Amino acid sequence: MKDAQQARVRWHQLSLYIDNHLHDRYLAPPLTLVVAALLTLWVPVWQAVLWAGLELVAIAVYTCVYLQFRRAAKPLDEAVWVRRIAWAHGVHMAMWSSIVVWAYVPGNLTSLMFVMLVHVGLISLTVVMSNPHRRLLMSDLVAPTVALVAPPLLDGTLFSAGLALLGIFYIALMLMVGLKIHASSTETLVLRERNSELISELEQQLKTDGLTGLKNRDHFITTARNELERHARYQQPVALLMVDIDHFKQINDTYGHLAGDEVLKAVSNVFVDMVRTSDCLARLGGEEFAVLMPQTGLDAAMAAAERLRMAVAKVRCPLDEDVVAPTVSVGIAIAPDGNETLSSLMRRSDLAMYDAKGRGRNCVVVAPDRNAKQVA
Ligand SMILES: Nc1nc2c(ncn2[C@@H]2O[C@H](COP(=O)(O)OP(=O)(O)OP(=O)(O)O)[C@@H](O)[C@H]2O)c(=O)[nH]1
Repeated sequence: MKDAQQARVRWHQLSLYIDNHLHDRYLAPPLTLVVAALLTLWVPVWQAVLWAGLELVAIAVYTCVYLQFRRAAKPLDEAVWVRRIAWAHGVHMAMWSSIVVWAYVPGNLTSLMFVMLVHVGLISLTVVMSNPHRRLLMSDLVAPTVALVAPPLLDGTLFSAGLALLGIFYIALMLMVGLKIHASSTETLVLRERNSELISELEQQLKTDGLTGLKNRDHFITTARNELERHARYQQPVALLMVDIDHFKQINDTYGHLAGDEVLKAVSNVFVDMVRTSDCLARLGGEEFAVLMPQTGLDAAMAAAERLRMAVAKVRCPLDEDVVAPTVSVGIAIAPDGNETLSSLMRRSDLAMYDAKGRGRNCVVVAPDRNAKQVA
């Protein structure tokens, strides 16, 4: 498993632990009051009140820690949070385990049963609620385990030794159950992580041209439409460059399709280097590329197209025994206020590109502006 994925899974486990235990804030206070009332059977009222008071403070403290964790959205400092949570919840577990000290009267069966019942319940709740995070499950179990096993051992009778043994079996069983649930929840979380990674990979692939790694036609159309709408709203100019490799069929026919692919990749790399990241560069198909340049007027578009053309002209592709020097023809169309449909802008820049082919290739031609074309 990759480190980042592992970290995300551990953070999810911590979040699940917190989600489970946040229910404590509703369950634990009334339970504390009931147990404190029962404690008065063995201790003076002030001691029961003191125990309840301390426990209510412990509940308030760990609830605050949990709520703070909820606000810490990033899986940074995971170890710090595990420590913090272990301390905050550990105090609460220690308080419940201290019931032994308050309520256990050696030789008194009712008191023994009370102490054991409290801790059997505590251990099963811990296993159910703490298992999403294995380290916290382990640390949560320590205090109640000692408290479940210690009182019968303190008695020193055979009956109590049997009870202690039963307690140890019970804890071992619960621990196994807890670890099994932990393992299956970890598997689920790993699968969930892998799923979301695959979905984002798939989304990326859907936008990308497999051969060149540039954006594909579909992505270009969607992005370019949005850009045009945005520029029409702010009345800003947009330029579209249509770029086509010259005599590409000849390269394919002479050196083969795979060699042609190498030329396509080499030319694409030049585009990637030359085009600004704010521009939308895509391979529309075959040997045709498009660059949509936001907030770009005619002069800047012509300069960019010329730079692109010259950079491609410098490319040398060693194929078989030969060296191929590809060139491109570029057509430019400008929507001065962004107010033009994408299909009209593409058609105009396409015509300009074909015009460049007609003028001998390896050159840049600007499409007449839309109004001039309508008049003609
Ligand atoms: N190697 C390779 N060739 C492709 C790919 N897609 C399209 N082609 C080829 O690109 C060639 C395009 O040829 P044409 O449209 O005649 O254009 P051209 O030879 O570049 O001629 P001009 O555009 O007029 O300069 C065809 O032979 C297609 O088979 C591809 O992904 N890889």
